[in-house]
Amino acid sequence: METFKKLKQFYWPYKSWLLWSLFALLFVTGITVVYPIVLQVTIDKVIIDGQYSWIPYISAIFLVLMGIKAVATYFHQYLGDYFGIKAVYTLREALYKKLQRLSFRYYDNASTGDIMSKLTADVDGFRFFLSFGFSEFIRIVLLITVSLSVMFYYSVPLALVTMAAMPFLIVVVFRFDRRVHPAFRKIRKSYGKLNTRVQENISGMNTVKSLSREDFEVERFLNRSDHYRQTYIATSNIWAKFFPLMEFIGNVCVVALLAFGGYLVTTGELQLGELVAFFSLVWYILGPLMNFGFVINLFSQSKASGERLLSILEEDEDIINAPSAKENKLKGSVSFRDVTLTYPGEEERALSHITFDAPAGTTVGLIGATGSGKTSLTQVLTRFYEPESGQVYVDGKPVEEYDLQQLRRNIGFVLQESFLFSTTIKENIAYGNPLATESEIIDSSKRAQAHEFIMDTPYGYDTLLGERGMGLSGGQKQRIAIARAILVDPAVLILDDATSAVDMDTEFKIQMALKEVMSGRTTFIIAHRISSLKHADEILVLENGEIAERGKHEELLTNGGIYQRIYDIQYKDKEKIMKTSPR
Ligand SMILES: Nc1ncnc2c1ncn2[C@@H]1O[C@H](COP(=O)(O)OP(=O)(O)OP(=O)(O)O)[C@@H](O)[C@H]1O
Repeated sequence: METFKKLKQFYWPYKSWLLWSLFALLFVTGITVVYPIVLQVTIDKVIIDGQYSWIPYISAIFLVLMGIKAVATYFHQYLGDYFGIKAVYTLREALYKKLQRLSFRYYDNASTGDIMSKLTADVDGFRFFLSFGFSEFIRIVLLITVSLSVMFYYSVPLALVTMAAMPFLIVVVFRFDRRVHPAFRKIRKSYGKLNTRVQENISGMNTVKSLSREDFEVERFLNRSDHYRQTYIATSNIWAKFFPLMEFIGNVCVVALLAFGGYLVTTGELQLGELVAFFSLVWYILGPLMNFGFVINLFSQSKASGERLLSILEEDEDIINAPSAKENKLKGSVSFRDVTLTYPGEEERALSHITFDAPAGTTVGLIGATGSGKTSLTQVLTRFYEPESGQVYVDGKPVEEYDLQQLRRNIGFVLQESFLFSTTIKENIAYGNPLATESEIIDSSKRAQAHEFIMDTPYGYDTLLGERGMGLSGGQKQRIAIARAILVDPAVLILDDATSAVDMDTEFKIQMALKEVMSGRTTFIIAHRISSLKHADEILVLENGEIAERGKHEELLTNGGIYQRIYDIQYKDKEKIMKTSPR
């Protein structure tokens, strides 16, 4: 119940639809119980007592009731569905918004397939209970209560005999629920994992094909698929035993009814029509009781789904936004004071006591071995991760005091591989600045050296890109990303290995484009090649998360440290250098 209570804010505002649906249900159930009563009257009064003149009246009443029942069923069903779909619409929106707010710490451990199945299958599972399961539960309770009342009215002893089977049925239902709930949770989990497998396989299709691992991938998929199959079969096994058992108990009850009821008719304590009515009524109790298992099943499924949805909604937002007065444009001076970062769940520090100043408009070069902390340094600046100690300032103000969106809008990224969406080139360029005009988009593309090749594509700026920019070369994607950064016009620019994935000719074009975008901005160049950052105002050489050396290119070339060694490897006799050990 806790799960439903926590999710109440999403469905309770629409309760009036549910209440109207339940109101219609009252008519449906009431009229259903009239059937056996009509049967009893027809047998006892019309047939046995010979009151044939009643037939037209009984038929007319019956027809009217059926008409009302049809209309009531329509409203019950339609309004119930309306209630469910309205509720999960808000729920889906809240989940999606939360996913946009969650920090990288969450995504580091989450798998896309699992999130996808939460947003689709689990949301739908929850909706089904809201739309159908809950009112089915009410229908069952109503039907049992009304049927029992009619039974007690006809014959108290016979009603008591009928009820004798109920405790057994209830025990079976509850024992069943205890087993089936964990089983359904397993199914959902297994389904999420299956989704993850497919999603990762499709995203990594390049790697799979180039390493000829198709068979291995099929094998891995089959393992997951088999796990899903087995979990499903195990659950079906629990499920399949339920109905026969319930029906058996029900039939024992019917035999008792036949024996005792028949006896009461022969002694004259019960009329024949009443006994016949009892036979219908008893199935109005047994049928819903059996269905009770199905409703419990729905409830279990939706509870399991609800728990999974809550796991997103209740996820800690560790990066707290401080909505502040939005200053216009930032100038872009950056200062780090004694910044130390350890990623969640890691033991080693990614950054250790980093201190430096980058006045507005200057360029900082970051170089060092892989894993030395270059990217991490920029992650702290954008607040993708929070440092455990120390402070980062932009324009003299701690980064936590900025509105996150404002801070990040002022920091532009060009990554080694920038993500392109499967929309038009134009929309991709304007992604960070959707209000940009056509001429601004063209201007930024020209400055990014991208205009020419864009015009060569079939529909120019309106050409649709494939998923992740399929159909463009690495260098072309990169220049679109640069055009995107120019259009955002950030005060701080981060170029993370922006030219490492392209050939020399393209690198030259990209360097020209970058020069254009760097002017007047504080720029961080992360690079492995010295040629990319030798003009920086200050170069920070990182080693194991610490600044091992700092200075200008010329200064670092003569101090005999790491930078000089990298330079020598890249520009002098590589083999000779590699033979000597580093100092
Ligand atoms: N999201 C993360 N979660 C946990 N550890 C991380 C995460 N990102 C980076 N690390 C670890 O932090 C350290 C620094 O990584 P970082 O990406 O900053 O290095 P880098 O110098 O940019 O490397 P490269 O040149 O390969 O891009 C590495 O040991 C890395 O494994």
